[in-house]
Amino acid sequence: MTATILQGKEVAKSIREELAVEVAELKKQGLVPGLTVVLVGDDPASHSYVRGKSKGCEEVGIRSELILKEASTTEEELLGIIRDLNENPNVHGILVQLPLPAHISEKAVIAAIHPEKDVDGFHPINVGNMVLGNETLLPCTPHGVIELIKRTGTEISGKHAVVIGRSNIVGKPVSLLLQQENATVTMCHSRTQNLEEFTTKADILVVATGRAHMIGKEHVKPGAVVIDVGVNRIDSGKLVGDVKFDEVQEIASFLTPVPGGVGPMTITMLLKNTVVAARKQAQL
Ligand SMILES: Nc1nc(=O)c2c([nH]1)NC[C@@H]1CN(c3ccc(C(=O)N[C@@H](CCC(=O)O)C(=O)O)cc3)C=[N+]21
Ligand SMILES: [Mg+2]
Repeated sequence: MTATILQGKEVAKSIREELAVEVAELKKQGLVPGLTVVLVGDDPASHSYVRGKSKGCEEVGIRSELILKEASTTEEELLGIIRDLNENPNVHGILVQLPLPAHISEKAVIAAIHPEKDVDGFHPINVGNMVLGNETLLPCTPHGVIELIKRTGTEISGKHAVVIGRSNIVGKPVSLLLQQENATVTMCHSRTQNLEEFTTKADILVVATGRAHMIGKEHVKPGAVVIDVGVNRIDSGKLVGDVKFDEVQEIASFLTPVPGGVGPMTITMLLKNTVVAARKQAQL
C-alpha cells in the first residue's frame, strides 16, 4: 500500500477561500476582523512563523498588525500592551508568539489576554470550556489536525487513536478533541515503555514529539492514518517532521507531509478563530 498524501496546504487554501468570502460579507456590514500579533525578541523561527500569519491574514482580508518588541522587554511592559489591545475594539484577536524570553512568565501573559480575543485558545477559561465540550475558541493546531483527519473521509468514531506527545499546545488538546469525536484515545509520551506496542494498534496516529524522524514503519499499523505535527529544523536547514516520511508512506493509508501538512492548517484555524472572535465581539 502507498499512502495518500494529505496535502494540508491545499485543504488550507480551500478553507481560506471560504473565509475570504465570509470576511468580504462582514466588511459590507462594517466589520473588519483584526488580528494583532505580538513578537518579543529576534528568534528567526518565530519571525518566519509570524510572516506566515500576516500572509494568511492578507489572503482572507483580515486586518493584521504586528507589534515587535526587543528581547529585553519587561513582563510589565508586555502586560501593558495586552491591556491596551484588550480594550481596543478594532482588535478582535491577540496572539503573543511563544516562546517568550525566559524572564517573562508565559502563564501570566496568556492569562492577561481577554478570553474572547484569545485566538490561540490557550487561556485557562478557553481550555476549561474545551474540556467541558462547550463552544469556545479551539487551539489552532489540534483543531487543524481534526479537520485534516475529517478530510480523509475516515470515520473517527469508534477508531483507536494514539497520540504521542502530551504538550499543552498539541498532545493534550488533540487527545481530548479526538475523544470528543468518539475515538478511543491512548496518550503516549517520552516515558512510555514499549511505544511500538501502542502505536501499532493505532487506526489514527498523531505524532507530536518534537523529535525529528523518530517514528518509522515499525511503529505503524498497515493502513493507519498518520498525522505528523513535528516541525524540526535539521542542520541542513531543512524542515522535517517527527515521522520518517518515505518509510511510513509505504504502509499508511494517509500521511501528512512536513512542510505542507499540519502547519498551513494551524495558520488557517487561527484565521478562522479571528473571524469567529470578531463576529462574537460585534454580535454579528
Ligand atoms: N502563540 C503561539 N501560537 C502558535 O500557534 C505558535 C506559537 N506561538 N509559536 C510557535 C508555534 C509553531 N507554529 C507554526 C505555525 C505554522 C507553521 C507552518 O505553517 N509551517 C509550514 C512551513 C513554514 C516554514 O517553512 O518555515 C509548513 O509546515 O508547511 C509552523 C509552525 C505556530 N506556533
Ligand atoms: Mg512529550
